[in-house]
Amino acid sequence: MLIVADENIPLLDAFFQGFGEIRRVPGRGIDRTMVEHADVLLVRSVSQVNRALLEGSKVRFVGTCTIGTDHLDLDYLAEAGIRWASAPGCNARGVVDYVLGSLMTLAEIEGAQLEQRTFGVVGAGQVGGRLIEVLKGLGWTVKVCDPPRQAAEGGDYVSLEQIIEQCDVISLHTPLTRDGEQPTWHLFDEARLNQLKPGTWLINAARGPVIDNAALREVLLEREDLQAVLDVWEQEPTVDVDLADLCVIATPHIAGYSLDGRQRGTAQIYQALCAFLEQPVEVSLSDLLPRPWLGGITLDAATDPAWALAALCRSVYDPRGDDANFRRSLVGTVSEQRSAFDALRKHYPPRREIDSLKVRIEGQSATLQQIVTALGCGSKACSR
Ligand SMILES: NC(=O)c1ccc[n+]([C@@H]2O[C@H](COP(=O)([O-])OP(=O)(O)OC[C@H]3O[C@@H](n4cnc5c(N)ncnc54)[C@H](O)[C@@H]3O)[C@@H](O)[C@H]2O)c1
Ligand SMILES: O=C(O)[C@H](O)[C@H](O)COP(=O)(O)O
Repeated sequence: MLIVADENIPLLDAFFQGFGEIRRVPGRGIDRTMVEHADVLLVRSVSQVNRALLEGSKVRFVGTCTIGTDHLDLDYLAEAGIRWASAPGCNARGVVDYVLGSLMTLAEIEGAQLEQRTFGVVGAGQVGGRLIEVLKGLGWTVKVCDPPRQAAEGGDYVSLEQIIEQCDVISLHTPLTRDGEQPTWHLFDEARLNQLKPGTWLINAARGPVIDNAALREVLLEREDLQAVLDVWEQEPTVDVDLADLCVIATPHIAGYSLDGRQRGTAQIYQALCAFLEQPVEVSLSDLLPRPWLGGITLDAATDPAWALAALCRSVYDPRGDDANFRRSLVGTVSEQRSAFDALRKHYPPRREIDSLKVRIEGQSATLQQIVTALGCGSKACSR
């Protein structure tokens, strides 16, 4: 069996060498000649998987080691009888850590009290759902907009208009969709961006085109009260440098790049391939993932809770490093900037998730305990 795989998929050998030959290719530059003899194609979000790539090939299974599936032409795959799998939720915790780290940074820059703000989460799936749990666990006010979920299950949801009217912080966690009843392409267009409350913080770690980037640039130019955090960009890996300059935090699509999340994505696709081939699952991520190395933090019960919250979130992920590296990369020609975008991602340093951080509280503090529980610190069992 020939497996053609994006060279940036971690643990390829560990999970897939038992199936046959693995041929590594650059994900963004993948073309027909690279996949025509493959039985299995393993990708990440930078490869467009469609008729143009696969027609005439031997590929029978496509696995994307990512949450997002907007780079797969699912209609074509169904028509061609090619099975596919994604990795739902694999790096959701990493994105939540990114949002929390960004909130701590914004609060410091703006001198804001987070508990006094109203949070709006748009899209309450794997990422949004976990974020909502954390924010509510901290005792903060959260409003949730998810029309597909609301239609399917009912529940306590609000409209996008209510989110825009009522929320001080809006975090986007929808898939990128162009069709259907609730398409998310340019969900935040010029009109909606102009309706944002004064002082709104807008965070996008979903997909770039969920916000009309050109419109956001113009709105940010006119409204200094707004703060934008962008991890994803409409024309990735090309970035609108003027827009990045106007963002308070700008990063190169690394919100979900926790070590755990990336390796979990590979593991989930390995399991899906085993199921497709009706083979037993023999390799386990818990045998491969390194022991959590964040260690432990001891908090005194008298520690200021706001300080403790910021310290815990930042000890796991502080976006200012990625922001600084990204801004340094936005120089030279467009082609150089595109290469730098991919290089920052390819060589991304290992980052662990907050549930591998163990926190001990010396003495009794219900507030500190609430924070530690809401963040999920220490909830991950040591693997080895
Ligand atoms: N920046 C990153 O590194 C990174 C990492 C992981 C995921 N993502 C992106 O985040 C997105 C969300 O991930 P997820 O795992 O939570 O996906 P998910 O499919 O579990 O959840 C998406 C939710 O959005 C809802 N939704 C769909 N259309 C909507 C609309 N018009 N308005 C409001 N809600 C809508 C869906 O009903 C669903 O509940 C992914 O599709 C992926 O594109 C980005
Ligand atoms: O959809 C996802 O899982 C994330 O956006 C993921 O982090 C994308 O990473 P990439 O596939 O571009 O390496």
